[in-house]
Amino acid sequence: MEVNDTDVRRERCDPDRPAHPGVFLTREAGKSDHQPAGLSVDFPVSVVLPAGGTGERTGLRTPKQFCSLLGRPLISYTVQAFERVSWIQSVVVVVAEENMDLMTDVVQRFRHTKVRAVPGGSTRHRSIWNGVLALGEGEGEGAVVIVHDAVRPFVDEDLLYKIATAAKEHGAAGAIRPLVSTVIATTSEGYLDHSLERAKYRASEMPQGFTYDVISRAYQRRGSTQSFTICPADRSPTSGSKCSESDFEFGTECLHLALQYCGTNAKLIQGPPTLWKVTYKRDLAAAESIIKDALSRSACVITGGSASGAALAGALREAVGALGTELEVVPDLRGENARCLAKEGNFILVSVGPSRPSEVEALLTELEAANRALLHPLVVIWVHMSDSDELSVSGRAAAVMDLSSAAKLRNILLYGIQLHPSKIGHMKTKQPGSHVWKSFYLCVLPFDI
Ligand SMILES: Nc1ccn([C@@H]2O[C@H](COP(=O)(O)OP(=O)(O)OP(=O)(O)O)[C@@H](O)[C@H]2O)c(=O)n1
Ligand SMILES: O=P(O)(O)OC[C@@H](O)[C@@H](O)[C@@H](O)CO
Repeated sequence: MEVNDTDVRRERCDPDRPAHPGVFLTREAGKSDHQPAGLSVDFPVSVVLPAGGTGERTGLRTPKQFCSLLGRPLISYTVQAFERVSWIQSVVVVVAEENMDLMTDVVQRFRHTKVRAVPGGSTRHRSIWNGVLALGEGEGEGAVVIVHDAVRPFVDEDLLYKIATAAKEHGAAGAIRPLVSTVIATTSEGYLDHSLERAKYRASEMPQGFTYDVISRAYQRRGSTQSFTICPADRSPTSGSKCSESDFEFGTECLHLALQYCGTNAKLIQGPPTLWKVTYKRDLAAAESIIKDALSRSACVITGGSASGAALAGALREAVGALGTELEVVPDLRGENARCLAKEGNFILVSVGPSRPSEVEALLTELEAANRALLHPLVVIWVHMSDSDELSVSGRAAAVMDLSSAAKLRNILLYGIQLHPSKIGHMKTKQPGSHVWKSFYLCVLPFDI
């Protein structure tokens, strides 16, 4: 029972207009809300995120890196994945000239702290090279440079750590995944020439890591008499570069450049299945679904200390447990229970007896103060347990409608359910698997929030 959508920008990449980078946020998105994995490195690490493409294969006019997922552009999720890693010092995003303002808007709106944008080139290699040049000797010397496609938002700290430390040791490192389809070679007439033995090959993914020395030499001889110049869209770097025009124009593999021009054999590290790249329109929907799923893996049930609230929470925990969702049950958010405000996850507020919309308003205010609906909408389900349908009395309607407005302003999706206490028992008989967050599969009297 989805009572209403907030007007948080939920539009897809509407071909008729560029994706808006989402609602204004009230807190530093760059501050990590992520429990650090306790990893650290003893060398500087910078990141280059190539984001200068047009995303032609999506068929959309808005480049896929700026398409909105749950009200936020795809690139912001990728930037956040790197910002939350404490041992990464800086992130250079390489975007097309015409998107520099949009990227600046994303950085401001989502308050990314470690990132700066530089102009891209006409090909991916040219963009990456511009990003490496932007690091310069200052950030580069002795550093490891991680290169990661901006349209691969699901990258975790553990893999970044493995790639960075392997690159430091070997000069280059790259993430790989098993091939799903067999690779075949075709004749010029379009017939099968031969197929490759799939077990001997792997898909080259991202992130990749290089010592600054290797990646800068791979793209261009270091110490050349010519000063390094930003690689304009239509020209490869100054003469003396080791990369051929063909490399810059048609190449897709940085690890190859390291081997070809620096004799550096990259260390290959198998990464998780989440490394995939958003390439087609369907990938945007898949990415949003994955983000949504990750956001609904946990919730806090606030029972108000009532016995029926605790009974409901118990039944819910049993039901959603089968969905792999964890519930934490607290009577309120006072004292040490206040820590629930900082934890990832949604909220279920249980009210018993005469309805008190003020309780909901108080929770919305606390969630805003805790900056919870920052980088994605937060779900709050208000379950009003009453043996009367008093909520439908018009006198309540105005208060309830005010709640809806208050929630929208805070990027919170507010759902309301009125539940007759006698229905709690039904929960145990129903097969879990329904979409609990949208409509409890109870016999409930939903009211419109
Ligand atoms: N001139 C380019 C081309 C691509 N990229 C970036 O390289 C990454 C991987 O490239 P790809 O998936 O091919 O992106 P696009 O080139 O935008 O996609 P398409 O080929 O469908 O146009 C993307 O983050 C893309 O923005 C870039 O920085 N500069
Ligand atoms: O080829 P595209 O430009 O679509 O995408 C780039 C990928 O090829 C690249 O990210 C990996 O193969 C690793 O090099």
